Amino acid sequence: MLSKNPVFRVALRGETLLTSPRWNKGTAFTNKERKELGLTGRLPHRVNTLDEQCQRAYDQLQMHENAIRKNTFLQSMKDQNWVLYYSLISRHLRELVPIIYTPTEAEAISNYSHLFRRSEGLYLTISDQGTMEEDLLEQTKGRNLDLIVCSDAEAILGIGDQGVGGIGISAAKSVIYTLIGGIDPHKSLPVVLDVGTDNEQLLSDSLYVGWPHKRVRGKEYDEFIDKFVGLVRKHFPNSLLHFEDFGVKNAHSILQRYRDVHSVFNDDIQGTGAVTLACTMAAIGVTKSKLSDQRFVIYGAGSAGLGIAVQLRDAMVSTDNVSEEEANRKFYLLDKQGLIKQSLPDIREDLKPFVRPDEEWDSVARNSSSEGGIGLLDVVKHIKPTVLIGCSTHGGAFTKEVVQSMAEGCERPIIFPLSNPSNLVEVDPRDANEWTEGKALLATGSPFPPAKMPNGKDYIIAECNNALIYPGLGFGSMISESRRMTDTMIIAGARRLAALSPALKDPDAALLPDFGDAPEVNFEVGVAVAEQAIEEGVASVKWKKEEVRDRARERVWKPVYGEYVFDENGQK
Ligand SMILES: NC(=O)C1=CN([C@@H]2O[C@H](COP(=O)(O)OP(=O)(O)OC[C@H]3O[C@@H](n4cnc5c(N)ncnc54)[C@H](O)[C@@H]3O)[C@@H](O)[C@H]2O)C=CC1
Ligand SMILES: CC(=O)C(=O)O
Ligand SMILES: [Mg+2]
Repeated sequence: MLSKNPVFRVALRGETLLTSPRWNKGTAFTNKERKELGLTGRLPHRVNTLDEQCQRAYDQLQMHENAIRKNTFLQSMKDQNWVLYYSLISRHLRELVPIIYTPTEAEAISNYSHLFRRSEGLYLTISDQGTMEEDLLEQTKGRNLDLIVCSDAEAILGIGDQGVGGIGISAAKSVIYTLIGGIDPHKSLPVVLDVGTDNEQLLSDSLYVGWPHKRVRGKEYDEFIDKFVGLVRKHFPNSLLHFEDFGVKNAHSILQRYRDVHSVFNDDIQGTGAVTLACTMAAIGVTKSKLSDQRFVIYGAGSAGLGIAVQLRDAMVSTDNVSEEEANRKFYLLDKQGLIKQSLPDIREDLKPFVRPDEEWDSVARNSSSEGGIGLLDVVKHIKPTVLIGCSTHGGAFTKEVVQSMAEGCERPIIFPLSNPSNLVEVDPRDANEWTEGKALLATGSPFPPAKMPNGKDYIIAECNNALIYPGLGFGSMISESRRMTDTMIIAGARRLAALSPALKDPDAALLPDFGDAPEVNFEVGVAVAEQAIEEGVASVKWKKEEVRDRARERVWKPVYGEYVFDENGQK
């Protein structure tokens, strides 16, 4: 009879097998494998199923009373046994993703040097760059990588510069690719680009494990990045290179520099833009309006704010038949100095399309209550936005007055406070719901409990986090072996996600699918992206569009144990 599990020829035995997280099965090694692979005396008698192991691991997890301890426990499980780790989290996705990703991972990263137990991924330090190529090859040892996730850790989630701790975000994002996008973890690599840190607390911490030096900037930084990208292109020409949590200036310029020469993706710009576009499309489905009918206020004009504005603008141009200039005028961006208008000094180049003319604000400036620039409340009162998006890291910025002023100006205000982790959210969605008597259409970046509608029903707060889309964008690009990640591929993914919104069927339902359904949703996103890549000719595979779904299904990595046969020329 044929075995339903895959058969692997492995070149490891005994202790080396048990200490390889990729191959280790712990008590699930069968008696036959134990004999053949030198494990009989190394394991207790009883053979467990994966279900039993998951049950035991889940019980052990529950013994840890707080989220950060659970995070550490899961991290150590990842170091021991990948199948068990991914299988456990897949079975409890909604409960455990917040433990390994936002919000808990932010705490783990900010304490990285103190919680440090074991290295993972690749640490590339600017001061040791002479060995960069050897280090990359040593760490990847003949593996053919599909995915590289890197961060220089200048703007981790909303908690700023975290130096070498940034490996934690690269690793967490890679894990999400596997859990939700079905990417084989053996084919992905998390990387931290340690160029120093401007975080004084880290610099003065004697236990800090990164390079204790001020952040290197300018030409030296650019050359370091260039060298890294060059090596990725040389050794992994077909990989997707994912950039995460870079400071806004570098994020934008790196994306522009490499997007035409390699398949690169900036998650904070493009992933956040895509998920927010999908969420906005779902919300305007409820309000039965068009993108071009909206007035958008975006509070926080960093990587996420810029990415959201560009994505919404581009989608508006392509669907509503408006010019780019006309579409730009629908946006009001604010940053620390208030509304971004002409007379502000040092406006970043990438924000220029969205700068408001001064004269539009002269009367407001004269009567403004806020000092200096034009503040959020003034903007809301003056332009009566229909959509208010927060990506500022300024917790509580959407005050009751702001939210209620917005609700006075439109029937169903669309409010997305997207800053992570949860304590930095611009408004607790339950407050926004209460202050608008259940009228606001809401989504947040980190998970929140449901709000109560005036009729007593729960209103589920959609999680508008790029993790709901980037795994599918990446999967689609990888399976189609795309040479580039194009804007149209990203928009195709966002449209597919929007089409799966529960709010399309029930206006009181969540704007985006539940995170528990993220794997199925991202599979659909991946199919849409690959189809688009084939249609526009950037895919290297020679499939017909109709084949994509079946081919994609074959490529999904699943956490199940295979059957092992020893072969000294086998896999390691
Ligand atoms: N939900 C999601 O999927 C995502 C959420 N985010 C969150 O958005 C926030 C920003 O992330 P990035 O754009 O990557 O960071 P960033 O550092 O590039 O941008 C933050 C921007 O907010 C501005 N800002 C800071 N304080 C402000 C204030 N008081 N008022 C107005 N603007 C202020 C900063 O000057 C900066 O331009 C973070 O909390 C991050 O976790 C980011 C990416 C995805
Ligand atoms: C979700 C994400 O990428 C961020 O908060 O930076
Ligand atoms: Mg990010």
